[in-house]
Amino acid sequence: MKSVGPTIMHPTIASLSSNIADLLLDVIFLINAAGIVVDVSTGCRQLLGYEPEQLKGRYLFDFVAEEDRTRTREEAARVQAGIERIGFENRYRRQDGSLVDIMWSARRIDALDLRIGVARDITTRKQAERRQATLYAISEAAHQAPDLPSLCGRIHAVLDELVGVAGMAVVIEDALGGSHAIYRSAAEGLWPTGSRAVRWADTLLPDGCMAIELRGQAGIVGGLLLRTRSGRPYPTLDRELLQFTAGQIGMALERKRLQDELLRHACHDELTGLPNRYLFFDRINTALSRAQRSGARMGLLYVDVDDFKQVNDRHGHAAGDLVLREVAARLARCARRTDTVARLGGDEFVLILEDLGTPHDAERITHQLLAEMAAPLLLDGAELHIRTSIGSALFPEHGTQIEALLKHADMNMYHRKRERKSAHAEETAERANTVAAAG
Ligand SMILES: Nc1nc2c(ncn2[C@@H]2O[C@H](COP(=O)(O)OP(=O)(O)OP(=O)(O)O)[C@@H](O)[C@H]2O)c(=O)[nH]1
Repeated sequence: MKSVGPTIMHPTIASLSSNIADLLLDVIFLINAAGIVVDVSTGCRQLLGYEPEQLKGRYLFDFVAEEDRTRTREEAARVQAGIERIGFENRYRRQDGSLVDIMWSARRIDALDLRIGVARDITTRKQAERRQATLYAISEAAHQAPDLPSLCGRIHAVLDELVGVAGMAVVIEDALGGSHAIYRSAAEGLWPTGSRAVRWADTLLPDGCMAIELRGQAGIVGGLLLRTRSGRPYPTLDRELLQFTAGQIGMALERKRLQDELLRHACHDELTGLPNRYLFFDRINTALSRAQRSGARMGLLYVDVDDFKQVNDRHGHAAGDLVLREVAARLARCARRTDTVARLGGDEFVLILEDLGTPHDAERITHQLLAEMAAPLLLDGAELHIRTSIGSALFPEHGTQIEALLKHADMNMYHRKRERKSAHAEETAERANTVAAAG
């Protein structure tokens, strides 16, 4: 057979491999058994920000993100042992300090005792996945956190996982234009105690810190102040990610703040700020269960202002309110941090005293309270003397259930009040007799 024309020599892919390697969006690495880069295609400029010459002769592990190093070493050992792998994902630190997400296909070339790895930049996809996961984690946290500070703690953990947050402060603005930190963790230099300056600008912060304004539906909620783990500023992608999540954080904080306020109103007495009847029963339930479990002694004091009606009648309701607030403050001052002081209603207060050492402790505290109450109160420049009657009950001596303890303390208070009043009446009558006799 005759030939139709000159024979054309088609190139093979192998013969063009160096051209192809440099055109690929993926980057090809040749790594020896010790983990040193033997060669790399020019796409490494785009991927890691380094020239091939800067990478050759270096340990590739040195560029792996700290948190991913252990599993990357394990993966490399598997490939070195001859197990081919497609789809291993890890992160590398670029020359500018930012992180790049990479997906690898890798195998060992036995004849050369080298590993060949093809690296694909999957940062965009991973970033979208992270956004999604972060939004989910924040909404989970908002759902589960019992109050505002614990929500902030959970948000700190989520952001730390996302971009590395060593220190964090959350500052909330109030209606009067002031602001205060509701959360601070390793936050030295981020937010000075008592600061009122509300300017969410990085320029006010030390190096390697970031300020983000938090917005809710009603406008600015406050600010988030972060300190990086690396000590360097956050790279652009991380800053974008944080700005993106700030919207959801602002909304979550706004909602939780509202919930906290509603709960506080529902559980506290508006006049004195003390726990109300509802919260008192909740607390005594818990305290009683604790005492039953541990066998500790618990005391209950029932406090009632004597002739309080007369204060209202003689000095007006506002003066009566002032007296109730003062009684509440004095009771709270005498109580330990672990005790509960509550207002049951009107001029009736109760104290739950946990972990009493001896049965006499309740009486000792009663005398302290009576002494505190005996100090005159200034009302429109004049001294007003208020008297209180206090009854007590002990767990387990006077009852093991709430109703029995309350009843005992109430009866005890009532007897003491009656005794005091009749002693006072006798005293007054005696004085009147003495005056009459002298006349
Ligand atoms: N100012 C003020 N008065 C209140 C408040 N709640 C209840 N009171 C009044 O508190 C008074 C309670 O009086 P009582 O406890 O019945 O009687 P008392 O005068 O203290 O007499 P004794 O308890 O027997 O010593 C009533 O006059 C109520 O109207 C309040 O929030 N503010």
